[in-house]
Amino acid sequence: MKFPIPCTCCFFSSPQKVMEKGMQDGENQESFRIFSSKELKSATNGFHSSKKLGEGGFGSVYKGRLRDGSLVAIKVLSTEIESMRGEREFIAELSALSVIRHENLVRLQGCCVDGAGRYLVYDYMENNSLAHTLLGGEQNRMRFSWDARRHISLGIARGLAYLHEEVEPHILHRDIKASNILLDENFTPKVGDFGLSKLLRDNHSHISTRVAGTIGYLAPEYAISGRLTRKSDVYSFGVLLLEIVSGRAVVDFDLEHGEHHLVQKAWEAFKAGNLVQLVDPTLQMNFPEDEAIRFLKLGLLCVQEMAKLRPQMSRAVKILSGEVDVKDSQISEPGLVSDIMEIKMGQPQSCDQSTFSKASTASSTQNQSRSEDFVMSF
Ligand SMILES: Nc1ncnc2c1ncn2[C@@H]1O[C@H](COP(=O)(O)OP(=O)(O)OP(=O)(O)O)[C@@H](O)[C@H]1O
Repeated sequence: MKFPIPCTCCFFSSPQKVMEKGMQDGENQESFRIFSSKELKSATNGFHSSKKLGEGGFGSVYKGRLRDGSLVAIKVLSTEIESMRGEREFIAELSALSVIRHENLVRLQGCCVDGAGRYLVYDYMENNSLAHTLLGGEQNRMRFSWDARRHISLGIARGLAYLHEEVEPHILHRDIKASNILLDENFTPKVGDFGLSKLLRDNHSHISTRVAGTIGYLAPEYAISGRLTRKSDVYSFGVLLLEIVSGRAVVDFDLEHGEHHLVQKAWEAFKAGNLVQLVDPTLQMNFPEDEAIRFLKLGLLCVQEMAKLRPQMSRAVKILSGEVDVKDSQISEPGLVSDIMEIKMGQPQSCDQSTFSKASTASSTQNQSRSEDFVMSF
């Protein structure tokens, strides 16, 4: 594996400002392309099944080769998405999203509108997603060294810190999970699907059945009240970090009873003063113990029940890079929503709070959450 030194990113002052500027001097039109459906069809052999990379909640993804020879991933949005924008609005919003560029974000190259059809064109990522290569089945799994895990964790944290703290107005991802972390040819992580949840789900309830499918990543205050803050993304990042260090999925029913839930397991190991037992055994002790424990403590810091106690992403970057340490006394009990198997769309208030592991403290979390930054900007 080859790891480039993560370079500094192109920081733009604000999507709107950049867009306005781009509109004036033609820059943005150059970087954001409107593709013809003919070009996308020819890039994918008519969206042939052999070109299909996978399927997600928004539709299917195909691998394509453009006329200039470059590879792209084309997301064919499901026509069932109710909140789909009209053509002009769709293009305008995606064009604004496309100026948000960072070494650790998947680049949106452009889009295509063809009648009711909507397509998104992204840079192609050679090494699929973390869900596939780190947590996937035997035939897809790759061996990740400690250096690779450090590189990936830091990259994801930097990408999120950029969305949360550098882009103005800031952007919440809303759906951080292993399948949304793609890996390029150098195993540099790229956060995918940012901005999409808001763009395509505005008219939906705050919790769709799709999000409920990845319940292990959901911050409790989001699951209960639907109130989103940057700290809900921080919670999901904490879960992801625990997965990266341990090499196991947040919920794994193949494991023995009592071992299913990674966050619970990490909390118990922390209380027993034995966090190191959580590190992926496939590393065969080839990792710096202090650093691995610091990463796991950061994971726990991020999944704390009290959202305001979770660190900002820029602080998470500092902890990961060793600039700042984590004291045991800073870590309080995690919030767990792993027992919820179903949250019904459009009925957030009626969901049975007794199903939450921390139900007794749920309302205090909600109240506390109200003082947080509920802003969604995209
Ligand atoms: N830019 C890309 N390069 C290479 N493969 C990609 C790219 N984007 C997506 N994929 C592949 O397509 C699959 C489906 O992606 P998609 O983003 O639609 O869904 P998901 O992230 O798996 O699920 P969800 O929609 O619930 O977030 C991914 O798991 C990945 O294997």
